[in-house]
Amino acid sequence: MTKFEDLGLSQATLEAVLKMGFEEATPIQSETIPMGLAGKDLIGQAQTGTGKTAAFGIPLVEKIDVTKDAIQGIIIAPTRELAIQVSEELYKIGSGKRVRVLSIYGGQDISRQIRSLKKFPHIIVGTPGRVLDHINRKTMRLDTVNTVILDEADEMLNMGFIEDIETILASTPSERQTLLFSATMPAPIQRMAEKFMKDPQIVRVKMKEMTVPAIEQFYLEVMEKNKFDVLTRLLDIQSPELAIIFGRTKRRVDELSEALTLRGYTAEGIHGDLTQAKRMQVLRKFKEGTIDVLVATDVAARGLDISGVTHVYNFDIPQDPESYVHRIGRTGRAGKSGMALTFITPREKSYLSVLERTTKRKMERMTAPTLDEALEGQQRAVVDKIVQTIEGNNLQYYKRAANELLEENDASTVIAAVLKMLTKEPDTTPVKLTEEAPMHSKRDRKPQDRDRRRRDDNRSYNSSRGGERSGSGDRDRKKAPGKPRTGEKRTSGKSKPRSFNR
Ligand SMILES: Nc1ncnc2c1ncn2[C@@H]1O[C@H](COP(=O)(O)OP(=O)(O)OP(=O)(O)O)[C@@H](O)[C@H]1O
Ligand SMILES: [Mg+2]
Repeated sequence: MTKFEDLGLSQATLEAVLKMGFEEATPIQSETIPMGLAGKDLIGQAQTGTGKTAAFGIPLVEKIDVTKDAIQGIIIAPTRELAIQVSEELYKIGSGKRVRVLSIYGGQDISRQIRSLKKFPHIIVGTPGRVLDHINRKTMRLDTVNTVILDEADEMLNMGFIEDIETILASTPSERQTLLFSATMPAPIQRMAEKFMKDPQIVRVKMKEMTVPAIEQFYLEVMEKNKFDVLTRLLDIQSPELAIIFGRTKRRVDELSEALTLRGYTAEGIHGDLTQAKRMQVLRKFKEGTIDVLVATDVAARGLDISGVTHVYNFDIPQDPESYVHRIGRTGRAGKSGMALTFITPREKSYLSVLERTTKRKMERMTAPTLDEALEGQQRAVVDKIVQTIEGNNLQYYKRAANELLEENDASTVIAAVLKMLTKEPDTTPVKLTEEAPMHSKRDRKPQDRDRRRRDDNRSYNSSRGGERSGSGDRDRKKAPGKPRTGEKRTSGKSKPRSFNR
């Protein structure tokens, strides 16, 4: 293990990094930081949640000359939320040196961005569309840039983004340093990437599997029409602290989050058709734990670092293995454990081996829980809560009523009644969920189809693997009958130690 002290950092940056709570460098950091500092071009591939942001962020910050009022580094990321997150991390790393970091992304007032650009940021973190916009408007010049970083590089060099990236790169000096990072790097994309780079070093942290071992991976065979009931039972049994549920399309995400809310879960959806303000609000609520289920398209698949995500559910199978790796990588980060579960309909079964071949990891089969098991899971969560309340030892106001109840009933009857009242019993509130067609393998899809679906970037960045076929026309559709039942809010089991019941 390498200590940050041994990486030759400036005192200011070293202190900033230690202040972030980082003690030892992760493997990708200890390998790439020295190369980055030496000015080498490099492609860094390491598993999700292993600290790639600081792996490129630290050398970038170190290279900034804060006495110069000029943009010296630019980081491009595929989604707005990721651009914001990366800029926040860069700000922290650069706080010792007082590096100025600015994020620019679609959906944010452009004139405000123009004003901020006039304050001489040193580092820009942006989404491709908006960066290009500023280049075209001549409100941002990149001719003083000496470092370009593509986070989620394989995604950035994919069809939906490649033209924008080429244009952005062309507006930076050719003697720049170029750094590419991702957890996935398919060979054809890597070959293409090398064209933009000078003698790139390829750093792949030695790993047998593409996914981190800390993520337990399961699949569950389920008919399309049974997915929702199985999902709610799983949520009841597993009581995730925070869960992300990935759906294929925007309509799917809207319907799923509405259906979950109707059944008493605190869930909200995020996808590219929402306003930026709404996207940020939903994400904030999820981070705070105001909602504990985030339903998302692939817009949330890459890079997002939200601590406390214990479960990822692929309600719809991801459209390619890379997306699988990134989606499940929202859990099991920075040494924590996590669990990922993928629903597979009978006609999608052959896809399983494609996933397993890519990740070099077997997924374990899980069977759908029965209603009884779900009820038992809910009851267990209530029991845990009662035990915690007992431990809290703050019950004096309730003792008198308790004793009165016990005078007329035996203790187990009283407790059973309390359990029944607190336990969420099977809910059959009707919900509306339009069936999705099974996923076709990549080979079946027409290339022009993929291209069209991907080419929408942050202007309204939809799911990367596109899909989001339903489009925005669905937003006005009628709500399913019934009202959210606030009284039935699910017991979350939040403060109990993390355990992964299957
Ligand atoms: N050396 C370190 N010690 C402790 N924590 C770290 C260290 N480096 C990074 N982290 C933390 O680990 C988490 C994951 O880091 P990061 O988001 O950079 O991962 P990543 O490799 O970019 O993942 P992804 O592939 O999903 O984008 C963050 O919360 C980050 O602050
Ligand atoms: Mg990352």
